[in-house]
Amino acid sequence: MATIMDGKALAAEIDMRTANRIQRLADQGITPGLVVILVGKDPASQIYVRNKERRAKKLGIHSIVRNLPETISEKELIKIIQEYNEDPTVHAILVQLPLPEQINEFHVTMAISPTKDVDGFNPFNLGKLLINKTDQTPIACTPQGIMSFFKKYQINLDGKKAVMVGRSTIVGKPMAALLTNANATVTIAHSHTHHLSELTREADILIVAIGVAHYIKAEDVKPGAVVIDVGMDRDSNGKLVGDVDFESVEKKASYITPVPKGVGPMTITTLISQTVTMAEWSSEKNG
Ligand SMILES: Nc1nc2c(c(=O)[nH]1)N[C@@H](CN(C=O)c1ccc(C(=O)N[C@@H](CCC(=O)O)C(=O)O)cc1)CN2
Ligand SMILES: [Mg+2]
Repeated sequence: MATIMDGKALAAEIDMRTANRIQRLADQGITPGLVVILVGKDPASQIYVRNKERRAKKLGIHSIVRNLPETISEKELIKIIQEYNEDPTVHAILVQLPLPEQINEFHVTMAISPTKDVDGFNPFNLGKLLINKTDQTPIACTPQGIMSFFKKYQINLDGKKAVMVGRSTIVGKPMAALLTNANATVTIAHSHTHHLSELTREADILIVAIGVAHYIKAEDVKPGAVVIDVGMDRDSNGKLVGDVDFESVEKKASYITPVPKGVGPMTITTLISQTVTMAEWSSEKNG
């Protein structure tokens, strides 16, 4: 049976360290500031944003949630982002995804100042990650949270075969870059990949973010593999499940993340800790 990598417990551990760092900043008169912008009323996004706000406030971060109407134009949204870019009390800006159709996600990520881009989705920060120049570079929170699992459970990536199923900007692409920078041999697979299970069966490290409930079964997994499930799907009973068939894969893998309480809580913890890191960078620059 695999060791279950407990995202809730690891998140709590990291939050404690983050609280100490916030205290140290408070001693210098600095409060980290985070703005989360939510456009529209997508129910799942509302829950994630509420959870981010709750965790940020609990730890003593100055947290602003900006709720904007579904019908807002791209131009208006970008103007609001630019105001926060100029606001010295704000260290981190996040625009919750997905966005309504009239708004181009690329234009929005370009509008966030790279120094305040806590999601790491701005092409400047993504580019730095790609060339492994990550000094003072915010990195996408879900992939970075996954790297924290590898560190906590002492999973060595050097020379390992890693397969990333999914090529999104939020998860797949930055995750592949992080794995490459850690000297893993990385394959990115996606919806056009032929014979996917031939690839996944070779993987020492298998990360799955395709958004199909229970897509990866035991027969798709190498014995002893480390399996990370980024999926957040609903099964036929409406229950939250992952992209991995946990029950069967747990018997074959060496490590596995559950859904819920796996990758999800780590995304928010990483967001909070990266907000604090960005406030630290800003204080180094100004002091
Ligand atoms: N701007 C961004 N938008 C989105 C991101 C992101 O990183 N930046 N990621 C996802 C959503 N997301 C954070 O925004 C997120 C999703 C899920 C969780 C989480 O804790 N999930 C829980 C289960 C929650 C439930 O019951 O529904 C878990 O896995 O235990 C946190 C963050 C898309 N948008
Ligand atoms: Mg999870």
